[in-house]
Amino acid sequence: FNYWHKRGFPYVPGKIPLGSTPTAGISEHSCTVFQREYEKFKDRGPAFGVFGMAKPMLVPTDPDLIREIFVKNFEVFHERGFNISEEADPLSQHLSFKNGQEWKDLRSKLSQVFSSGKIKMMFPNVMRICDRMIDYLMPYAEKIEPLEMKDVYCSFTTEVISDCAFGITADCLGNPDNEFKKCAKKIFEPTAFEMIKLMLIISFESVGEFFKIGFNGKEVTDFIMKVVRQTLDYREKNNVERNDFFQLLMNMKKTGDMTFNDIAANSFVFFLAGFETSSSVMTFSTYELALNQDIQDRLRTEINEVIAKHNGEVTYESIMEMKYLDMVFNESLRKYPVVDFQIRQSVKDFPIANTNLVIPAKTMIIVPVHAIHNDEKYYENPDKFDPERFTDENVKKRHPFTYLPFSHGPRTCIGMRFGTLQTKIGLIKLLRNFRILPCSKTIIPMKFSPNAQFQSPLGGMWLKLEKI
Ligand code: HEM
Repeated sequence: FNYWHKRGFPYVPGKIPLGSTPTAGISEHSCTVFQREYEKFKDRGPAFGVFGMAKPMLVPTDPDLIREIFVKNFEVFHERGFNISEEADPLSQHLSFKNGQEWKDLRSKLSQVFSSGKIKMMFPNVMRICDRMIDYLMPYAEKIEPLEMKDVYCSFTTEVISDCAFGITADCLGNPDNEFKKCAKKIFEPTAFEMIKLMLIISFESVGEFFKIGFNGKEVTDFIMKVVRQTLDYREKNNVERNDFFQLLMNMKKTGDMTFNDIAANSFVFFLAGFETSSSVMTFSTYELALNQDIQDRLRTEINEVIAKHNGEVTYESIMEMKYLDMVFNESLRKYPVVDFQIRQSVKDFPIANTNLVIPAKTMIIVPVHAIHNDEKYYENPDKFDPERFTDENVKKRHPFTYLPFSHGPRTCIGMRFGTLQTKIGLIKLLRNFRILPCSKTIIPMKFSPNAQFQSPLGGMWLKLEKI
């Protein structure tokens, strides 16, 4: 616990056994803890130290240093620092956990999967599933009955990603026993025991390696492997071709660029990274729209006007024209970035310019995205939901590294376009059909569920819909 003192960085003192953020993930969400510490340290240098259990980690607070990490010195900070063996956890051999040349090769192969042409191909699938969500919601809206909307959005995005990443029609809406939903719950709502296991793997890599502990439990691994095996066999035997991510991965298998395990791990990461993030953006956007009816009215007017210009059809091109929708989407991710911190690891010592400080090799870097997005210095009155922060003029006035919902640089979110599209389709269809209202169970102000991996409202998101 003298580690940061010896290296001249200010730091949050650590204690055995949980280090310097003992409440994170247990009684408070990590974003609350990091925001509190960030506020104490942001004016005391470009970064401060913390201890995750006994592991020293560094939290950069200066946007210029964050730019160095994400972009200018990417070769020093390209790793995430998770080294889980294939034997311990075959599903963790995906893009997000790969390092070095392996990551570079895989990223370049998978980038084709997320080109705008490929995403346009999947547009009809997303629209069809979104229509199912609207049909499901209609009877509730007719009675203006309160509804837990996070679960509805999760079902929508799980159906989309099961369709696009596994080619499977998952019947999730109103069906809590659906296997994909159960699998998702296991991953994103870990028990206290699973939380401690995760912290152990991150803090004591060698212990994880020695005991062959992986991120994913047997149940999740068996389920995903079974789904991938069945889909692959069915499509190969019946020569089925579809417009989805799975097809693109299968095509790479045919040319020898992917193995079965690669397909399983990468379909899994699309599932993992794809449904919870987008459904959370829908959750927080509709919460703010319910509380800010003037913004909701303006957004609905824009949506209806643009769609009228496109002969009443929601098309890919019409969505690209909706400027205010983009501002609302960006402001939702500003106030609630969902992935509230981002991780990097240094591969060698890195001297910080204009200081005597050196980031040692193998340091895990925690970029405190939620704290930066809610810093008064960059966003005046940060608790206010204000899409005007995202006019072209206002964006130009800010340091670009104070807005990081998808990160920046070569390791930015590969699914950004797809995630944005499915979220916007969801919002457009909701606003065309319903007025979104708060109800007696809506949490005001927002409280985050302590043990959720990403930001998630405590007790779910209760809202009312009124048919238009
Ligand atoms: C609005 C929705 C989404 C948000 C807010 C989001 C956010 C992020 C963030 C913050 C990262 C980490 C970037 C970094 O550390 O530099 C990331 C990485 C990633 N995301 Fe997303 N994401 C979203 C949707 C998606 C979707 C739909 C997919 C796939 C279908 C996806 C796949 C990935 C993958 C594979 C990575 C790892 C990239 C790499 O390491 O090269 N994401 N995402």
